[in-house]
Amino acid sequence: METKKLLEQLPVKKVTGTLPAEVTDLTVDSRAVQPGGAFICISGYTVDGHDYAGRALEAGARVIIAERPVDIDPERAALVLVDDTARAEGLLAAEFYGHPSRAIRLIGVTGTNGKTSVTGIIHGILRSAGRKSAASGTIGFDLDGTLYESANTTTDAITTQQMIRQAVIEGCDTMTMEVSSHGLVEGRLSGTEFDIAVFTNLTHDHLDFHGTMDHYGYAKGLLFSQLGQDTSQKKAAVLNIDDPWSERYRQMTPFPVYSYGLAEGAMFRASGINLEADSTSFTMETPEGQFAVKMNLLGEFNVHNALAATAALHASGMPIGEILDGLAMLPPVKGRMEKVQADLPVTMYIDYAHTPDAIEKAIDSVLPYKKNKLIFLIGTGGNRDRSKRPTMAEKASVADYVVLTTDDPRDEPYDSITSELAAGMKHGQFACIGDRAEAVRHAAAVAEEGDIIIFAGKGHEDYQIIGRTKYPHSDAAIAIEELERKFGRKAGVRK
Ligand SMILES: CC(=O)N[C@H]1[C@@H](OP(=O)(O)OP(=O)(O)OC[C@H]2O[C@@H](n3ccc(=O)[nH]c3=O)[C@H](O)[C@@H]2O)O[C@H](CO)[C@@H](O)[C@@H]1O[C@H](C)C(=O)N[C@@H](C)C(=O)N[C@H](CCC(=O)O)C(=O)O
Ligand SMILES: Nc1ncnc2c1ncn2[C@@H]1O[C@H](COP(=O)(O)OP(=O)(O)OP(=O)(O)O)[C@@H](O)[C@H]1O
Repeated sequence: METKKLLEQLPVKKVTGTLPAEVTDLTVDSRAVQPGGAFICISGYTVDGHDYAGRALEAGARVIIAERPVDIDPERAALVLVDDTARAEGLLAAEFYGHPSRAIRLIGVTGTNGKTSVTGIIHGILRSAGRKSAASGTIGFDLDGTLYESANTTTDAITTQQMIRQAVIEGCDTMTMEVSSHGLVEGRLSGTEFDIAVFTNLTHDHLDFHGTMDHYGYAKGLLFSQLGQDTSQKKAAVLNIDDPWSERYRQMTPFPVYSYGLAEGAMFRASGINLEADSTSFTMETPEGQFAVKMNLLGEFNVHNALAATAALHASGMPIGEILDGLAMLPPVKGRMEKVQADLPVTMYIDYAHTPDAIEKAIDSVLPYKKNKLIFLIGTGGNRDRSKRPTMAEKASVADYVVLTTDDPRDEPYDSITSELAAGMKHGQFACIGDRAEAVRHAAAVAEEGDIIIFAGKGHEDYQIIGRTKYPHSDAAIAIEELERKFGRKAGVRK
């Protein structure tokens, strides 16, 4: 692409050396530089990209974009100085890839819990209606049914633009994207134009990064201000009426608000919720009338997620009848209150709860039909927000028996994680077992006929990160093996 046109996106402070007429590629990683490409220096949390400018030059970069002078030969590459390279990355990537977000309906989903679920529900309903759809987030990049791995929930700006462009090329009319607060604050979405912004909820998480709930809430709000002010465009905000932060987000955008929730006045409102072990049913009030809904998604929190997805799809022009037909057929979202399909006398669910609110919601979803003991296993990640640990255990205390363990311990000792969790326990019926495989085995071993076990924290993930290494791990497989041994019969796994 023409270098001059590319750089018109930025307030450039200074250029040293001669700019090439064209740049062939754009990257923030010196190890991925293509000959004739541009390298953007990002100062990260672990290293500073400015220190890699020399390597980028050796690899063939002809333009270096930086916040401060770096030691490169001006005969070999031009140095372009800007104020903020992280912001520049998004703007340059959008231009380089031809502003793909203008060519597709882009739905952004933000909030502490429910992003993956709402994204998956929207994507699943669109696909079941025969529409081409893409989705990105914690589970990866799903390009109309083909899944690609990705490093972050919200990927870096260049990858984001590449994914949206691929979705456009594939002929998708909609892409739904999980938008993390980290992604918003780090500028991974600058240059990305959303049509519909969805908010799920805001509760305690990531305070190691954001410091206070106010900063965290403000970060999520960036998605709504990023809808812009051009009201000639058809855009919308989808807000959870049951969460007080929605009122602030309403004030951040001039676009129409589609509200949803359980409270009176919601445009999409659920009532008469009935939670069962395999399904959930409720009545949905909508602008097109009342509908009886029965879905395979479990728990009251998934009623909220289904309302959010319905409101977003309706805002995009889809008739409600068609949305609800798709919702009725959807399988559970992977690893979100997903029932383990095994013929055993213990009911088991795999869930991704790793925040206090999600733990409370996961437990609430089984209480209406719990007859015997509820065993709840939770872990938490090492080297991440420690302040939430005692509150997580406090919420877990509603269960009859709790197993405290680790998710991805990373470099943190097992004991430090489990003892900080244990500090919040409200009763003595619990065990601390840092090794997750052993903890899962223990939860299964203490279960009796008719009990329910929720294995929380790993969800869809099929690995555990211990130190810097990823080890294969499956809560379901370990638990089934232990229960088969205990009850002396094969599980007859149904899927
Ligand atoms: C703390 C944080 O946000 N880190 C993100 C950040 O990494 P970093 O700052 O450590 O990057 P770095 O390694 O210091 O590198 C700095 C620069 O030098 C460059 N470099 C580095 C080495 C080299 O040889 N050459 C080179 O050019 C790198 O390409 C980079 O441009 O930038 C990377 C690229 O965008 C992200 O992948 C990375 O996310 C890490 C993996 C992470 O764990 N992030 C979490 C906190 C996060 O963002 N989570 C949210 C989800 C939250 C939720 O659950 O809701 C997410 O969106 O994933
Ligand atoms: N609307 C909701 N309200 C509260 N809890 C929820 C909601 N939706 C899901 N959860 C709980 O949070 C867990 C994670 O759900 P999900 O992956 O959809 O959220 P997320 O926002 O994508 O989380 P993460 O960013 O950590 O991936 C679920 O397993 C469930 O326990």
